Amino acid sequence: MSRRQVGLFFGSFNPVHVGHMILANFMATRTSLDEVWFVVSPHNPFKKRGSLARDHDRFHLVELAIGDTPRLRASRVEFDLPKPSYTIDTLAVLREKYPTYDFSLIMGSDNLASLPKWKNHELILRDFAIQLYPRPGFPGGELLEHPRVTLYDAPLMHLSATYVRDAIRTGESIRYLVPPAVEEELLKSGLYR
Ligand SMILES: Nc1ncnc2c1ncn2[C@@H]1O[C@H](COP(=O)(O)OP(=O)(O)OP(=O)(O)O)[C@@H](O)[C@H]1O
Ligand SMILES: O=C(O)c1ccc[n+]([C@@H]2O[C@H](COP(=O)([O-])O)[C@@H](O)[C@H]2O)c1
Repeated sequence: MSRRQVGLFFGSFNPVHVGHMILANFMATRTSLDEVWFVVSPHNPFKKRGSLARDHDRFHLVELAIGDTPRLRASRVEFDLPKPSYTIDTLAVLREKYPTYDFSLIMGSDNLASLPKWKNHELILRDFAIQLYPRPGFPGGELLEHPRVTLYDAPLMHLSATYVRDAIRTGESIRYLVPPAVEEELLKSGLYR
C-alpha cells in the first residue's frame, strides 16, 4: 500500500482567513498530497506574542474554518511541545507518532526566504519535501532552486491575519475575509476587538 502523503501547513493562524483556506484546499486537491494539516503554532520564534490570541481560540477558529471539508485537518501537536515552536522539533515528533505517513511542508515564498535562519534548517531540507507557493513581493531567495522544493502556481489572495485583526479592531466588516463560521465566532466572542 502506498504511504499517506500529508502536507503540513504551519502557522500562527491569528486568525485563520480565506487566503489560508484557498491555499490549503489547492494543496489538498491539486497536488499529490492526500491531506493537509493546519499545524497551529503557539509561538513562532520570529514573532512577538503581542496580539496573539490564546492557542485554543486560534485552534478552534481553524476547526470552524475547516468544518467537514475533505482532506483538511487541524493539528494541535505543538501545544504540548516546548515554546517557541521550532518546526524541526515538531517534525521529529510527528514522524515518530505517524511512522507510516510521509510528511512534507507547505510554505509560502516569504517563509522560504527566511528558512536559512530557522533552527536546523539543513535537516529540514535533507529530510522533508517543501511544497512552495509564491507570495507576492517575496522572490523566495536562494532556496528556490533546491531539489527538495516544488513550486505550485496556486491562486493567491492578498490578505493577511494582520489585516483581519485591524479590521476587527476598527469595527470594519470582515465578511468574506474569513469563512462564515469564523466570522460568526469572531463577532460573538469579541476576539481581537
Ligand atoms: N493570503 C495568504 N495566502 C496564502 N498563504 C498565506 C496567506 N497569508 C499567510 N499565508 C501563509 O500562511 C502561513 C500562516 O500564516 P500566518 O498565520 O502567519 O498568517 P498571516 O496572515 O501571514 O499573519 P500575520 O499577518 O499575523 O503575520 C504562513 O506560512 C504564511 O506564509
Ligand atoms: O523552526 C524555526 O526556527 C522557525 C522559525 C520561524 C518560523 N517557524 C514556524 O513557521 C510557521 C509560520 O509562522 P507564521 O507565524 O508566519 O504563521 C510557524 O509554525 C512557526 O513556528 C519556525
